[in-house]
Amino acid sequence: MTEINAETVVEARGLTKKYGTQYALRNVDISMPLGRIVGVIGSNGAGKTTLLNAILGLSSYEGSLKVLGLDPSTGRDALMQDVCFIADVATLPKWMKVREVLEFVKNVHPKFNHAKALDYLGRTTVPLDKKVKDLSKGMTVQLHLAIVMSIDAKLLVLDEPTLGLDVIFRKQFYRSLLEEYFDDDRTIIITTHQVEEIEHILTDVIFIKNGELVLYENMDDLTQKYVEVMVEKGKEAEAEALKPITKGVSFGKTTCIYKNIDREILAKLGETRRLGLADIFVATMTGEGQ
Ligand SMILES: Nc1ncnc2c1ncn2[C@@H]1O[C@H](COP(=O)(O)OP(=O)(O)OP(=O)(O)O)[C@@H](O)[C@H]1O
Repeated sequence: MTEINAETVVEARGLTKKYGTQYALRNVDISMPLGRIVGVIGSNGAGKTTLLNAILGLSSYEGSLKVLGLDPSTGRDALMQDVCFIADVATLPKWMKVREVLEFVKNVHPKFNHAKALDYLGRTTVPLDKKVKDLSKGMTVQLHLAIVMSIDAKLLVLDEPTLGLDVIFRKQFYRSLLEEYFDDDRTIIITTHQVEEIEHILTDVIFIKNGELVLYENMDDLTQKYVEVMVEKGKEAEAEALKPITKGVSFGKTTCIYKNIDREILAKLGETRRLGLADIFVATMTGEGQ
């Protein structure tokens, strides 16, 4: 078997996927190390799932791509020993009992720790003898979590993992993922439209727009770069001169978003605040001077 590269999880160069004449991914370059939690953020149809599918060897592509040192299009079987992929909780087989689901995963996944999953479920209210279809949504998430967290994977790929679940269960899912699963030897890639719920656990973020990677940054660096200012009356011209990337009006005051401008300078224009990831995403997608 090919030696797995311990440092780089995903290495993409010129990764491109076309459907007919339309680009779903265009010339994407990525170098993703171990020990990161990376959010892939983009509007509908931006190319997030296409990127994940290429990483998982589920779709063909042009360009070069290595995942844990392997080519996912030819080395998928070897790769799947170290990669865990769960699309969403709805994919659990509804007709099986919880106990049977665990047996099933044990048989198909070599890195699944059955005892660990049983231990985890023992701390929840999920009954082992109930069928998946008879579980509440919260129990379904707990079963899902028990499976995910009992697979010793180097790369965990989650595509909208909490779709359709209420806010309490979504938060519980991400908290457990961070506190009980994540460590320096794993990387987790997550796509979701509920950006504000994952931003506190992310170490890095990727923005995709029309198949192109428009941003790949460390979260701390990113959130320091963007500042919103509620411009005091009479200082609009000064604010304009500093070239905001977007402008709006809030409570009768002009609000401007800036990138890479000294916060002390901005503080002279009015009250400043750091932006959340959702706001940075919108500013990046709609503003000038990304
Ligand atoms: N099998 C396919 N055949 C043709 N076009 C496709 C196919 N799969 C995806 N596309 C197109 O590729 C582009 C990227 O789709 P993709 O599913 O990767 O987007 P996404 O960012 O995951 O979107 P969403 O947030 O809506 O799930 C879209 O324009 C989509 O219509």
